[in-house]
Amino acid sequence: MRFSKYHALGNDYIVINPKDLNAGLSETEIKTICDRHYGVGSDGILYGPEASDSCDFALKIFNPDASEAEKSGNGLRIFSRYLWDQSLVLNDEFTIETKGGMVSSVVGEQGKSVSVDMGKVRFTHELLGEPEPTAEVLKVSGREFSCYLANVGNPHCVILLDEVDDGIAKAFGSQIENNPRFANRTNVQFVQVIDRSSIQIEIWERGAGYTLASGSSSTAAASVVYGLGLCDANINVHMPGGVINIKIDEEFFATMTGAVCKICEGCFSSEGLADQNLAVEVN
Ligand SMILES: N[C@@H](CCC[C@H](N)C(=O)O)C(=O)O
Repeated sequence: MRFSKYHALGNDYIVINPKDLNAGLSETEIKTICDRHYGVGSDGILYGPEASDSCDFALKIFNPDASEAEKSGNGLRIFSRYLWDQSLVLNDEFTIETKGGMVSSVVGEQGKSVSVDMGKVRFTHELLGEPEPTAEVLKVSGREFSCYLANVGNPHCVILLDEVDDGIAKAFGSQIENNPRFANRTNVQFVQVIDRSSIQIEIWERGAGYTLASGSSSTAAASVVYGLGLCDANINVHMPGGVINIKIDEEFFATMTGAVCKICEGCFSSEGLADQNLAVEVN
């Protein structure tokens, strides 16, 4: 089975084209491929292109725990670059159907930069309601966080703090992701406002854990600080892996632009794709 690996600011994805497979990917295969010791290692799998009735292409997005994500900003930018590398698109705008809605995408700078119109950001986890960010309190391990929910197609919990670092995301990310408040779990962002056009974020991704960057997280965090009047409509989101630019209009439609890099192409062996979780019996 062939694969291509890319990263977008250190958020790495493996692209698998359904035409290179006889059947879909099993849960075990997804977990093994994404595992950094037993597989190639990645923050997720982009399974496409598939046919779409409404868009030019359709894409499925899998997290390393084999759950399916509705949307991924960096995943969509990487998939767009893959389509461009395969000469399936040129430099004009094209559309991609995801479980979390349709996006449109443009590849620029000889593939090195990709912009995606992420659609409308809503300020709940459901797709209806809340025209602006609304604070709610979340209690986790004796600590109270004031958080803002956002939906970019996938769910986000945005927490504003005076300072952020990887420690806070690693300490509280998993507990917030799995908090019973969130029926479908959540992605989590810890956000520090730097000035009116820049924020710093640390990310804990649903189904993936701590990541160096995330496009939908950048979109959610930027939309919340814009909605609260803390930043203007053009925001550079700084993450440990690099910077993504988010532009937001008055109705909270967001456009994301940033770098994409191809790492390698390869072929999985059937031995490597088999269940690696072997129980060894010692008598
Ligand atoms: N890395 C992504 C987000 C991937 C999906 C996420 N883990 C989820 O389950 O919603 C991005 O760049 O947006």
